[in-house]
Amino acid sequence: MSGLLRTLAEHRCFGGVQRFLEHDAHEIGLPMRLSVFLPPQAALAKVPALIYLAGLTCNEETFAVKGGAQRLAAEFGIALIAPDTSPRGAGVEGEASDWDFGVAASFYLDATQAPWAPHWRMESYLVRELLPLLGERLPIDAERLGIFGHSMGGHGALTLALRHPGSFKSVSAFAPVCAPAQCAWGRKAFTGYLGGDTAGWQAHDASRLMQRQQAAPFPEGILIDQGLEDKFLADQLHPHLFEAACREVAQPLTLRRHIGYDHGYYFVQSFMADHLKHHQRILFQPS
Ligand SMILES: N[C@@H](CCC(=O)N[C@@H](CS)C(=O)NCC(=O)O)C(=O)O
Repeated sequence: MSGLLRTLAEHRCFGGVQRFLEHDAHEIGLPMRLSVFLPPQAALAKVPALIYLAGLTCNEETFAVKGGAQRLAAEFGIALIAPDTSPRGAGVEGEASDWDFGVAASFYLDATQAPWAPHWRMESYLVRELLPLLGERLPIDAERLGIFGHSMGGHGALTLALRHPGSFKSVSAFAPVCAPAQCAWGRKAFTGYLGGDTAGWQAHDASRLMQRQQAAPFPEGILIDQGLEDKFLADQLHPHLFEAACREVAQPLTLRRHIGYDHGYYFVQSFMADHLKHHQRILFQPS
């Protein structure tokens, strides 16, 4: 039963609760883990939530331990949901041999190619299974969701927000992979999961997706932070391409480039408060 969320661990945190959960994910065909922070306000009424997608080599624990988001989320009354970064235990040969492909490197899409297609269905899992589950099983208002993420998870946040209009009211990213069809990480992942026909890749490339919009999809703005000492910036991330695509369709974008910051969680936690404020502003505005 995918609806049953089993509690693996629970910790009091800033007056709320940090939980680690597992459930049998129907779309994945395997158990999936996630972390859930519920602010104190969730004891009284349903609260809005942010979905956080982590990057390569991470899991459902990374954001909860290293992101530093709970204090402000408790103040604002926002829940934080961090799913795992891929299926685990599928038994695909070599699934954990590469750090940038396979386990912990799902790129948050549905694979069409063997041997990945049966289990690597992260997009369907997140959008069609997890989001409804949050509203049904947790004190979360599924009509008020935002999405954000880091690196591969920033790619996930931008592409899922653009591919599923209406599912997320707000979006932001830390050092996202902005044009995966044009970088080595993305080419490797897309070739393996989607096959060699690059035409099919474009629908999972945030810069291409943005270019194809008829009007600004997030008129309240998108926030992206990027460290200038990030060792992946030049070859993998390409924020300038997303910036150009946003300009073409008049999508408001705040892209901040920070001197001295690298790719890791010291950078992410340094700007976490600004991301929570960005989402809070949009999620709490009167409809
Ligand atoms: N293993 C890679 C780095 C992988 C990496 O930087 N992963 C990022 C996301 S793309 C991350 O958040 N890692 C976990 C951490 O920093 O705690 C390397 O040796 O260069």
